[in-house]
Amino acid sequence: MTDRPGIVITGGSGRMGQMLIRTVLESDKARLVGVVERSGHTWVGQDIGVAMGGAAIGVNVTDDALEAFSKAQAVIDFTAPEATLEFAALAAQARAVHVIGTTGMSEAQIAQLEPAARHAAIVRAGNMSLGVNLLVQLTKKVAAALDEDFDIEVIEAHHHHKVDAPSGTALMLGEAAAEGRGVTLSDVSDSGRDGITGARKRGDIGFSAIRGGDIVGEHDVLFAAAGERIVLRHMATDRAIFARGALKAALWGQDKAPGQYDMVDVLGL
Ligand SMILES: NC(=O)C1=CN([C@@H]2O[C@H](COP(=O)(O)OP(=O)(O)OC[C@H]3O[C@@H](n4cnc5c(N)ncnc54)[C@H](O)[C@@H]3O)[C@@H](O)[C@H]2O)C=CC1
Ligand SMILES: O=C(O)C1=N[C@H](C(=O)O)C[C@H](O)C1
Repeated sequence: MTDRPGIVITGGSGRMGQMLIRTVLESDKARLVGVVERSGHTWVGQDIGVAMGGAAIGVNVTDDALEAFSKAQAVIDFTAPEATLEFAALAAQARAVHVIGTTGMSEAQIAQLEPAARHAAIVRAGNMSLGVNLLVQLTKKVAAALDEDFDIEVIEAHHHHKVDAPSGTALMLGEAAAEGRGVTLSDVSDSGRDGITGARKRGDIGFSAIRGGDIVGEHDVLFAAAGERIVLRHMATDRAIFARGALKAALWGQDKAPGQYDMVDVLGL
């Protein structure tokens, strides 16, 4: 029993937070030892089982992240960029593996994770599902095989609550396409087209975002040339795929040296 790693979930009331809590509670490989929410949230102080509409399970939601992390071997964090930076420092202090699913982090914010990664393992990915991480590998291969006669477009669709665009997954796919082509994404990225944009520039990698209803997450990588098109597609219909990947990352990270890792490392792709 006690050799199962203890896991803390941050953002416990969120869409992913609740899915992660269920996933850890159902697992025979990990124990839920804490749930963190932001100060002032109505769930703070409540038993997480009760807050989620069920029976008490003996874990109270707290806003004291360091106290919660000090009892854990891993922290699974799907919250918001500023919160994730704070949690990275605290997880490092507690020497707990920090699994980061949070998207929308700027390059500067990502760079700020480095000091924490000197003290503990960080696994970060814009998408923790097996399917998307396979799609990333396929995108890299297809982009490497085709020349710039094929225009590359990444099209993503998500629920109407999502606050960042392009999605973290779209950026992973764009990076993979750029790597396959041997270019730097920031040099060729074209997102947020509106108005008289001019004709598409050869070699650009375009991004389009759709937001609506309860779409969990859909991603197409389109390779469009004269007379033919290739579309690589992933459709998520259940957030459990992200939670399962995150728990796998937390367990995988237990014997890893401090440093930054991603799901390609975890899944061995
Ligand atoms: N990498 C992946 O596989 C996936 C990543 N995501 C990302 O995860 C993040 C969360 O997504 P959702 O669950 O849909 O959002 P959400 O808005 O439902 O949940 C976010 C939660 O974080 C909490 N939070 C914010 N600041 C906090 C703080 N300082 N301390 C403690 N809790 C705090 C909020 O109160 C909320 O409960 C987003 O960045 C999203 O893009 C979502 C799904 C999959
Ligand atoms: O916010 C979401 O919901 C999702 N976010 C991730 C992203 O930004 O790609 C992963 C998934 O698509 C769901």
